[in-house]
Amino acid sequence: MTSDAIVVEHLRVQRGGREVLPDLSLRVPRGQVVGLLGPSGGGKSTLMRSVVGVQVVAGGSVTVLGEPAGSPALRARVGYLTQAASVYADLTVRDNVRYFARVLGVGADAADRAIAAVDLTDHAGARVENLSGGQLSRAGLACTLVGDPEVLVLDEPTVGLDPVLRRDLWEIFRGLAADGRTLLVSSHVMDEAVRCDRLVLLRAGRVLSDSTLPDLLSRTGTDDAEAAFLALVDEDAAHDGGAA
Ligand SMILES: Nc1ncnc2c1ncn2[C@@H]1O[C@H](COP(=O)(O)OP(=O)(O)OP(=O)(O)O)[C@@H](O)[C@H]1O
Repeated sequence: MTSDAIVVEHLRVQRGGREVLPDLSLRVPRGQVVGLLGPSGGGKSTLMRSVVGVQVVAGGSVTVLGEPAGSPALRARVGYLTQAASVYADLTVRDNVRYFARVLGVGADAADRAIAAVDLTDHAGARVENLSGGQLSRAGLACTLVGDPEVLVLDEPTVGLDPVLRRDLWEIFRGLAADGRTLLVSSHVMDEAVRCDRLVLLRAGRVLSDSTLPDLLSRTGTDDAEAAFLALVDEDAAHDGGAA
């Protein structure tokens, strides 16, 4: 069995008549937290959609836990948190998570475990519309966790949250990885790079870098992920200029 949870080979995706992922290859090792970083429009969401099998692809392959992305066998094994709110505002946290539990054919006890995993047990009876931003994020995450997935694909889960709430969520992510899960987490907050085992920097549909943060910093001679990213963008532009 491969040690990679996700294997993307020569993926090509077109959206709106444009090639947004021209030829993308990537491996996500099992049990790691891999950060997908880069500017808006770089293709992070498109790549994640391809990994969970909801994106029409023009070529290449995406394999998750040894199965083609989106295959029925992966339904409960892969959890996906989208940028759009995935919870019903007029239901309680518990009813939302139990709804997802029913969809996946797991019991109410699985819903309670997922709520506990995100530390929302005390708010399980609260209607979602009355939650704070951080609680709302955790409620969405609980829905994603209810099938006890081995792979979690989280699209900008910390967007709009203050630094304390972001840190709390990252502690949950690290705990999920410590339990053996694989997490692919997108963000455009570069300082979240320090929380990840590996970083994939994506720009204009291309992988500019795929390494650990220390390797990235030493390769670029920089002190933080943001400076490293800017150095890579400059290097890339110089390379394009040279090739022209
Ligand atoms: N529904 C769509 N129809 C057509 N083009 C789209 C659609 N969604 C995204 N795109 C285009 O695909 C490219 C990649 O977008 P994508 O959402 O994957 O980037 P992203 O890195 O996730 O950005 P963000 O950080 O803003 O979410 C962009 O050029 C975008 O304009």
